[in-house]
Amino acid sequence: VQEEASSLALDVSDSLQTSLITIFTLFPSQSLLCVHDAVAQRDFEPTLPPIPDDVLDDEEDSVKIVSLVKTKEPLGATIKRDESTGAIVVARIMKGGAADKSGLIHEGDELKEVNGVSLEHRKPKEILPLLVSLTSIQSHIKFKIIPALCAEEEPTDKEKLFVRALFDYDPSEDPTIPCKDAAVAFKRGDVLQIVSTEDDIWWQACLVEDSNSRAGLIPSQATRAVLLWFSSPISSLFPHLSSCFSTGLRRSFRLGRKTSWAKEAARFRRWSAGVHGSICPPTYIEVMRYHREPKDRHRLVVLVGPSGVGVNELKRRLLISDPDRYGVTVPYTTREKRRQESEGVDYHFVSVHMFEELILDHRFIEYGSHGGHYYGTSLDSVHRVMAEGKVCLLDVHPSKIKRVYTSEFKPYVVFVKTPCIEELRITRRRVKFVCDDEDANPVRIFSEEDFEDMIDMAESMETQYGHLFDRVVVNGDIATAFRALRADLERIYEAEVQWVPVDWTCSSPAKARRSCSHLAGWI
Ligand SMILES: Nc1ncnc2c1ncn2[C@@H]1O[C@H](COP(=O)(O)OP(=O)(O)OP(=O)(O)O)[C@@H](O)[C@H]1O
Repeated sequence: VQEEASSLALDVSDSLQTSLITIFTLFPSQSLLCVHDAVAQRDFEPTLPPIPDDVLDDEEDSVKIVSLVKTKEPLGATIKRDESTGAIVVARIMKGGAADKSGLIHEGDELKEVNGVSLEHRKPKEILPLLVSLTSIQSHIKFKIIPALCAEEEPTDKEKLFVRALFDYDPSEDPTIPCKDAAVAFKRGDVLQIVSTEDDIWWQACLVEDSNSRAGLIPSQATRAVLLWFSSPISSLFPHLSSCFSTGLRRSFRLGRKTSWAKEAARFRRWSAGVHGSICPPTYIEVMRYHREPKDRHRLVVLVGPSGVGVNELKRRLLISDPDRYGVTVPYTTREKRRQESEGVDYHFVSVHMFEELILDHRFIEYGSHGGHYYGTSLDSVHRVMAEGKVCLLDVHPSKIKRVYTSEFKPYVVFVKTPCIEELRITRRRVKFVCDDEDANPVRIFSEEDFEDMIDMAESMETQYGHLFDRVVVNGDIATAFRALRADLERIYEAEVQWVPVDWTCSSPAKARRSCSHLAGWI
């Protein structure tokens, strides 16, 4: 059986071999195999031309080259001439058309060139035949485009999140920043637009007043708060926490995934108002543009500084320089009127009983007693100056700023700072001042101790209340300090748009009071 089977197998194989040879040597089969090989070797991926070298030579870096392989399908876009610029722009993209499916061409895109032919100074009706003629001889259409600003991505001012920095930040001195080159340096008072708070540790922001500023990393509110804590003396008691924190910084760093603007703003507001509530340290304050209407009152100008630094001197010079523009409050006192004094000009002279009534009514911004008499500055007296259409100059202790930190007064706070001790010695060498100490000579000159006290007081005021200061004027040479202050106040007086805490722009006073409440802890 075995022998028969093997001879049968040989016979079958011989006859198969013969049949196959016959089949494959036939002409149609050979052609079929040749076609198969040709098709198998062919690359059906479209070959796009290389991007020309000169493409970015004369254009801003937002130029885009879009190359589409030509098919029978129409492009599915209409074009128009932008009347203001004369540019040819994409007017409409038809749903499902080639342009739409490519996802590379959008409404509002400016068309600069098609297949190397400039579209400048051409009319739309010239461009359509040009497109047809160009694409009839080439297998692809290559557009040079300036992409339109995406309307969806350009939020309104109300949706954007702006903050004022309450501290200086220099990335070159920050050992925790993951990439110094990707960071944004800023100074206290700078306004930043926050573009991402996605990362809890490093936010992304750009400086608003610097048109060249690109978004970069800044410490988040939480990071700044923690760094403040670690730089405080108490942190040295917990060294292990410090190292945990810096490791955490690096681990969780990631460059921003974009979320919507509204989400960013909401996230920030949760930070400011809720999660960190009243213990929020001075890091950033949310601000908004305030457009002053001609009918609006002028902002209250609050001057603060250590006693003796020259707040009254600067106030006096401002009043003399423009008495129609500036006004000062008339204080209340319980002391007797002197012969040369007038009621309502030098003081409001009131009885002790009346003064105490005013205290109980919370009518004073600041009050105290001296030489057995009460003295105080009331909110009403500020109203009176503002109602005259003047800029009210108020000097109070910085701890009292919170009394006027409302949308009603919109205070502009100027800190009058001491210069270095050498400059104090030079500028105040011959200055005589009235001393409150009744045992001493009432008029005396500054001592070394006065200078040191003044500098210490200035430092502690800046540490404690610096986040409330809109401007710092160093009072070394009085003429220079006065010029700087006057120029700054003129700028504020004339500016139509100013940055103010967002709570001050709330329309309803009740809402403003509610939304300002979280500030109470850090004013
Ligand atoms: N830059 C300056 N150079 C020289 N003298 C100055 C300068 N600034 C102020 N003075 C003088 O120093 C004295 C104290 O100034 P001023 O009364 O304005 O201080 P102050 O800050 O208002 O203090 P206080 O609140 O205690 O009155 C005044 O005689 C003033 O003329």
